[in-house]
Amino acid sequence: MAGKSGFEERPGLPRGLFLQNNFISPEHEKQLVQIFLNELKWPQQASSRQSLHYGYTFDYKTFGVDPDIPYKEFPNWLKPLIPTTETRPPDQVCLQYYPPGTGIPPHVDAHRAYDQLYALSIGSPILMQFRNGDQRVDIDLMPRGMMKMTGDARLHWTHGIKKRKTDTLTDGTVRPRENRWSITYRWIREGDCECGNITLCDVAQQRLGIEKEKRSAVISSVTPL
Ligand SMILES: O=C(O)CCC(=O)C(=O)O
Ligand SMILES: [Fe+2]
Repeated sequence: MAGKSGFEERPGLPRGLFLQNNFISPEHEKQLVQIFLNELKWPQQASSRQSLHYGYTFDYKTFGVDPDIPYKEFPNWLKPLIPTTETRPPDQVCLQYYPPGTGIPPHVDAHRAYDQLYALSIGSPILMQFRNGDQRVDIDLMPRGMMKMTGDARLHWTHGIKKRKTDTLTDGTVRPRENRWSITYRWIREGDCECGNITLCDVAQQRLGIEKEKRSAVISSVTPL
């Protein structure tokens, strides 16, 4: 059974970033990688980032649940990986595959749609960059670790992974990337986001009358269906 609690807030910026190391064991990780490589049908080209969705499907037009796509039960391999630290299971889970050289553009997951966000890393370690204005913080996401984004880290900093084949660590080590998978867990927000961040919050932008296409919660461009 995956770890229940044990999240520790990472010191420094951004605030609100919690990490739990060893959410799963190395043996469990090996089994998952075998399933991802041999048993799942991936929709896109093997050289690009690929996504598979479970639970409710996100509708990129309404920023809500797509009423036309039925709820997809969590497969058996996913059930033991569901976090139990929230009051209910997540509404949407997305498995993504990052072949070496791929990444995800800097973005904030839409505020209107989702509340807290978790992400489990599997396979290669990778640097994720958080940004806020001209501040940049690289977080080394270790395999088998669960990350929980809350507060500032969730709402007011973007996060992204640069497209490249190596990561250069703070001590100068150049680390080649290998296959990485992540599982992101999202809970649909009850009520509106009231953070008021007009740069990053789609709710605040809508209230100001900014057209949908010009709002900056860019999940639609980073998680293609
Ligand atoms: O790959 C990850 O760890 C996070 C992916 C992500 O930011 C997203 O799917 O919104
Ligand atoms: Fe994200």
